[in-house]
Amino acid sequence: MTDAPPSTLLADQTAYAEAVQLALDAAAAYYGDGTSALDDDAYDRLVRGIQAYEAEHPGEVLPESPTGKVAGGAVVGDVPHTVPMLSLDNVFGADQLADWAASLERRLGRPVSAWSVEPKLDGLAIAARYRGGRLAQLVTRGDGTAGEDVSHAIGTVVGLPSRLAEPVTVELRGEVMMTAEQFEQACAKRQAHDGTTFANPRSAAAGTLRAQDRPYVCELTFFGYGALPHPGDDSEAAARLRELPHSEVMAWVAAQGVRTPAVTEVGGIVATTLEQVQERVEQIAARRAGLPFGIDGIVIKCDLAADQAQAGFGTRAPRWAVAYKLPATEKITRLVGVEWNTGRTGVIAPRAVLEPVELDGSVVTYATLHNASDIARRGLMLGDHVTVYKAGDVIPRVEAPVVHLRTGDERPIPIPEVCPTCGDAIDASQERWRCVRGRACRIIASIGYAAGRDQLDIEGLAEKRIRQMLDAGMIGDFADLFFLTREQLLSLERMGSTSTDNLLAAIERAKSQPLSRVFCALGVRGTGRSMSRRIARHFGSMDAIRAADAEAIEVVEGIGPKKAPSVVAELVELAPLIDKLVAAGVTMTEPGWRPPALPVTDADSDPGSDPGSGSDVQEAPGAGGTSGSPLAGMSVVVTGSMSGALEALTRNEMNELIERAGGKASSSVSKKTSLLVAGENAGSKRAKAESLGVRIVGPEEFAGLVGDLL
Ligand SMILES: NC(=O)c1ccc[n+]([C@@H]2O[C@H](COP(=O)([O-])OP(=O)(O)OC[C@H]3O[C@@H](n4cnc5c(N)ncnc54)[C@H](O)[C@@H]3O)[C@@H](O)[C@H]2O)c1
Ligand SMILES: [Zn+2]
Repeated sequence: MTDAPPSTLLADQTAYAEAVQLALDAAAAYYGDGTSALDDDAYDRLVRGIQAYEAEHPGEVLPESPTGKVAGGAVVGDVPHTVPMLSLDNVFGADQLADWAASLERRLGRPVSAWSVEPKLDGLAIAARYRGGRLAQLVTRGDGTAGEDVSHAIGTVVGLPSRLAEPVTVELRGEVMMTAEQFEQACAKRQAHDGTTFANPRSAAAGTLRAQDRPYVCELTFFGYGALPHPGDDSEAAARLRELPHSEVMAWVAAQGVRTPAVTEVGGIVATTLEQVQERVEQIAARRAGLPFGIDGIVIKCDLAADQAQAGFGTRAPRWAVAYKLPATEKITRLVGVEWNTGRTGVIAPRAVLEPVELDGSVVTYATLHNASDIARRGLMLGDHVTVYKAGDVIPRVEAPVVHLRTGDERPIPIPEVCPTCGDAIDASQERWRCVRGRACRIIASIGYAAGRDQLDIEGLAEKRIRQMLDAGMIGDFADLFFLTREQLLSLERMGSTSTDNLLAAIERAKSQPLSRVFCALGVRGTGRSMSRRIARHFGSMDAIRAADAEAIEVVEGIGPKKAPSVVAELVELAPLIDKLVAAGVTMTEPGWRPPALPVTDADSDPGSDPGSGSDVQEAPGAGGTSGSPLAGMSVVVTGSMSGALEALTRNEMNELIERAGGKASSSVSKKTSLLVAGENAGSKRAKAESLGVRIVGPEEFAGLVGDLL
């Protein structure tokens, strides 16, 4: 995890004043009805810019500036808080967490022996006041000193029972939010009501909590994270709550029938060392994408009441707790187009084309939209600002339009009337649309894929041609291409003798493509270009691949026990096709391959894997020497546009080159990266490589390195 993220640069006093106003407006909308024009990342960048400006120009600080306040710009209510409801300070990585803990321990004069580690729920803070065990009042955080009464929401919040197990008087604090399911329901209700939806679960929760005159009711969920007796309460129960460690307070809250994160897979734990804290942080971060609700970090607190009491509070946040922020998983960007594609089973699905936006470490240009009814359900329009979600390996998806940002220029999304792949009819009887040809539809696409530049590279085989051949019954799969006769081709409409001869020559050339490309052409699920190269290099021949069982295939890096059985099963299904390719004389071996003589140790491979299995990259040791493998043992990443001798190479061809040179091609920069080839317009990968001290070369220098192999 990284250092504090970037901030908006404010050049002068005017820019500063404008930024303050923009932040105030955004926060008022954010804490109010949830209709901020900024996503959290943009807002945070703005506030950091304001902070930086103020640090340099202390004389110009505006009194209304949001910095140093609990929720600058939020609606302040008229219900005073018994104890201020503060915000949390942030850390952005293990080092900053260690610094924070060290300074806290210095303040306490002793080590902290117990840390509580909880998810940071991404909703709105709320105080739920119980009197004699009955839920009496709900109050928002407001500016931390006073909040708004939102008791009208009582009865709509799951997890906040109207009665506790014990007849106690206590204020429970926690987060009100919408689960994914509640968000779906809320969107459906609003859609039915006015044809629009909420932008995301958080803003839906904010708007819902304060809404009083909506004709429809949406459900919310509460997750508790604290319990306070009234300051004046000197009962035994109150005294006990003040003395219990935080973790035990939370157990008590749960025992009262109130929902806490304990019922989720990211429930609070107590850690005794910072290593354990960090371990839990990573666990929670890894589980984030699969959670049915949003989190934006992890909260780390002193567990012991004595530590908390001694550390006390600053004006904006407690000193005994900190938020370990996770990268934003949602951004606002624009929907510029929608593409429709037919999948291998004939399912027709739309895909959103977005104005590129950086999200959770990568630039997102496309996002899934699931199906046509999803578009209708969300009321999406072309040109809309949309919220886009992505976390971890999850495929980015469009969540919803941001309706309050509409300008009136948005247009309806064109919905296809025929299959976008084959032009035949669409079966729209179910939510998931299908081409009436079903799997057969994809034959065109899969033959096109097999003939593609990175696979068999058969030039001159346009989709229209494939369709003609299929319709004429000349081919049923791509292996049949190798048996086409000149007469057959000439019989096709608009097929002259020159193009026929060119096509036949291209097909003939395809027979000598290496195994890696032939295997890739098969289109086995989960085996794209680089995986196909790894498989080909591991086994060396199609016979060896076909003879392998799941156990033998799973050792290929990146396949693993989950994917292996389906690869084996698909290869069995493909047997007739492969036999035909063999009969046609297509190459079934990987040039230069030699059987693994010695198990090669590779820093990137799983140390636990069977040493006899030779799962590693074959580096052709011995003969051939280093001149044949100038990149032996190196993990290489390519970014930016290539130039000079490399200009014409696709990214796939660059990766092939790297691997021919004995290296391992990778798509992301990490500590394990040995070399970054950075061309023009290299962006974040270059920056990351610089910060990690990874060696960086330009395209020319790289071409020199691999010289003979080009
Ligand atoms: N998009 C916008 O326009 C906009 C405007 C204002 C603020 N914001 C966002 O809000 C953030 C600042 O907001 P903030 O001060 O409200 O809160 P915060 O997100 O910085 O953290 C404090 C809050 O975390 C919550 N929390 C969740 N789990 C908790 C737990 N286990 N223990 C204790 N507290 C827990 C509490 O509600 C607490 O008030 C900014 O980082 C920004 O991203 C966005
Ligand atoms: Zn079709």
